Amino acid sequence: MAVEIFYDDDADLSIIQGRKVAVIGYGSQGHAHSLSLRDSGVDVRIGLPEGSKSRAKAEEQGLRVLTPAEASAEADLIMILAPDTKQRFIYEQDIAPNLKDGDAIFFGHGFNIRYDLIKPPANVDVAMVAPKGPGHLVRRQFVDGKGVPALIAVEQDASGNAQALALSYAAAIGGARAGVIKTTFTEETETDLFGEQAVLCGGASALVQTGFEVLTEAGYAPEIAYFEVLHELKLIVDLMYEGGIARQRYSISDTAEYGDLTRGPRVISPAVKEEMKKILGEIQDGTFAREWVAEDEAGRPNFTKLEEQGNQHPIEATGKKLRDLMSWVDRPITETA
Ligand SMILES: NC(=O)C1=CN([C@@H]2O[C@H](COP(=O)(O)OP(=O)(O)OC[C@H]3O[C@@H](n4cnc5c(N)ncnc54)[C@H](OP(=O)(O)O)[C@@H]3O)[C@@H](O)[C@H]2O)C=CC1
Ligand SMILES: CC[C@](O)(C(C)=O)C(=O)O
Ligand SMILES: [Mg+2]
Ligand SMILES: [Mg+2]
Repeated sequence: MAVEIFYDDDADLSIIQGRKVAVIGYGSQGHAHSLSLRDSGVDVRIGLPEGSKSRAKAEEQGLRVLTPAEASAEADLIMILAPDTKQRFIYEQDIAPNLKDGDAIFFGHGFNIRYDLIKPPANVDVAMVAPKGPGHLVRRQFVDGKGVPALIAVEQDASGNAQALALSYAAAIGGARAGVIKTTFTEETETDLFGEQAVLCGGASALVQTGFEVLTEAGYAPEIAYFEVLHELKLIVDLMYEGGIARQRYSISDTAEYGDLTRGPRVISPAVKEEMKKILGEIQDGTFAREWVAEDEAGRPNFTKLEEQGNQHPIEATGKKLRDLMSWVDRPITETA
């Protein structure tokens, strides 16, 4: 089925400019949405618990910070940008008691609606604006006059105007400069989880670490291995981003292209594709969501152990040393762009 893609000309910015928006959370996505909404002329306040370490960052940017309950009570559109595993508690304690007829609840990812962790009442709009990129780059691209593509979805259209509202919000954070695609909560959640697990984060990180291990275990210098499998990956992916895999293949040598064509399918073998299908199945049938919610409830023992193991991987020390010598590479992530 053909998708619908919207651009700035299709969006009416005045719709979101006429709303009182509360952004709950001020992390990667929260800071990007809040600052760009404000820069687009939207009345925005931030909801964070007393004692949250994000409070100072938001206040430094001149944003008004209230508790999540106060922000929800004041606003008529509440965008929930707290961690997925915490959202149901924030919803129950702070948002639900403050919902009024005609309010809108927005999400940056469909996890809690798709897996029935949050069940909003019938008298509010329920919609999603999900940028297809990390929050710090969502903000950086907005500041640079560009935008990160975004998905919008409407789960519940109490007002009859929820799609136009979501599109207006997406335009205010720069999404409609690049393209806004209409989807469903289910499609966004399942594709987003699959992408981050199998390709963008899980797949890419494991590919890089394994390539580094194979080279260094064979006696090659870690610095050469780092440049080969991590640093240069960005340059290769930049070509894909600009012109697809065909552009990348045009720019590399024919020796590289022959290796790409004949060896790539041996690395990403049919067994890897089968494993990807299994991962997708666990997302679709809710296995992954149940596992992640239980892991969080248990205090994240496995998450913490694996994160630490990743931080200790030898590629990290090698990379730090080399990036420190390239001033333009380790661009600090700031709270503004
Ligand atoms: N990271 C990304 O780029 C993307 C994220 N998303 C989605 O956006 C949402 C937010 O993710 P992300 O930006 O990564 O989150 P982060 O972990 O970066 O930030 C979470 C924010 O929520 C705050 N927070 C924690 N607990 C509460 C609470 N009880 N009440 C209010 N605020 C709270 C945190 O404050 P404190 O400093 O106190 O911990 C922090 O400011 C998720 O749904 C995610 O799936 C979607 C697309 C991309
Ligand atoms: C790729 C990871 C992501 O889905 C994102 C930045 O889009 C996330 O959840 O952070
Ligand atoms: Mg994503
Ligand atoms: Mg995600």
